[in-house]
Amino acid sequence: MYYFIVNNTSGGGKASEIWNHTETILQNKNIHYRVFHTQHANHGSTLVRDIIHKEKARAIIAVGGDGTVHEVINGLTGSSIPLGIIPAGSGNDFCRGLGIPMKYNKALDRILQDEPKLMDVGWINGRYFGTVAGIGFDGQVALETNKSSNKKMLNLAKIGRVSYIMNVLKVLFYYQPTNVELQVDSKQTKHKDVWLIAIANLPCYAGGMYICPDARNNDELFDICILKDISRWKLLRLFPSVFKGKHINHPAITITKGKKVTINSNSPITAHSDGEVIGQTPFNIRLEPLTISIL
Ligand SMILES: Nc1ncnc2c1ncn2[C@@H]1O[C@H](COP(=O)(O)OP(=O)(O)OP(=O)(O)O)[C@@H](O)[C@H]1O
Repeated sequence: MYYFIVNNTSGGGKASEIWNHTETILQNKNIHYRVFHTQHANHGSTLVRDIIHKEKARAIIAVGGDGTVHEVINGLTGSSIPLGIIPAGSGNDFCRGLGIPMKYNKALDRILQDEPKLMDVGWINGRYFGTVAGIGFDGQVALETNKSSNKKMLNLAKIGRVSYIMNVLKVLFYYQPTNVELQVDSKQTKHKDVWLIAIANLPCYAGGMYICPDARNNDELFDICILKDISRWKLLRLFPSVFKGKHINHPAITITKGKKVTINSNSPITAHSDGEVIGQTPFNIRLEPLTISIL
């Protein structure tokens, strides 16, 4: 039996339509499935834990965006049941980073081929993540984006990325870089005027920003991007290059790799993981190698 977790609110509501089309294909192919619709934030994790506890699932499939996949992963970690994804959000960076087709019928075909592969996941302050944890500037952008009332409207107009970029510009105007103490594995360093630290398991976030273009989901390492010591105006000019991952050669960027990261700052800074806001410094982050089986 395949279990589907559908977040009808993902992609400004388009997930519901995508689910209807997917369900038609499942019925035409005579595939046994059950569906659960999330009723509120974090419900996805609870539903998955219940399924694992009571049922013998062949796979659990998230139908939604990165926030929905994030919740499903947090319910699924520790189990060997494979995860499938039907992209139906506004960002869909899990699918972009894993090479899962963006069209629901092709994504379903891939799930039904039944060829799971193991992937690494990250852990930050008690929560698992699959794409990127962003600390500092982009944690603040996630905070603004999640509370902005224009997101749903722009999603419906199929220009959800605009909402994110508008918030990048807003935060760029007021954000104050901070001093940060960083430990990567056994190496401790201090950094002044840090804008952001991104800890990446997959190369992109925020709807196709390739913050760590060389990150791989099964290399048992995080790629870590540190952006510091740059003026607001230079950062504004650098920003467009992140969509192609071309920012990495800029002198304000340092890229390193590691499995275990701790971050402390002189004033509290916010983080997101998979686009979901998770709190403020200090952060303890570690890689859980080859933990989730992905279809
Ligand atoms: N029934 C519900 N009502 C309101 N919010 C919900 C419900 N079910 C889940 N959520 C929340 O919806 C949020 C957004 O979901 P999701 O990330 O899947 O969509 P998205 O933001 O459109 O896509 P993306 O993250 O890829 O940009 C998640 O934080 C999740 O906790």
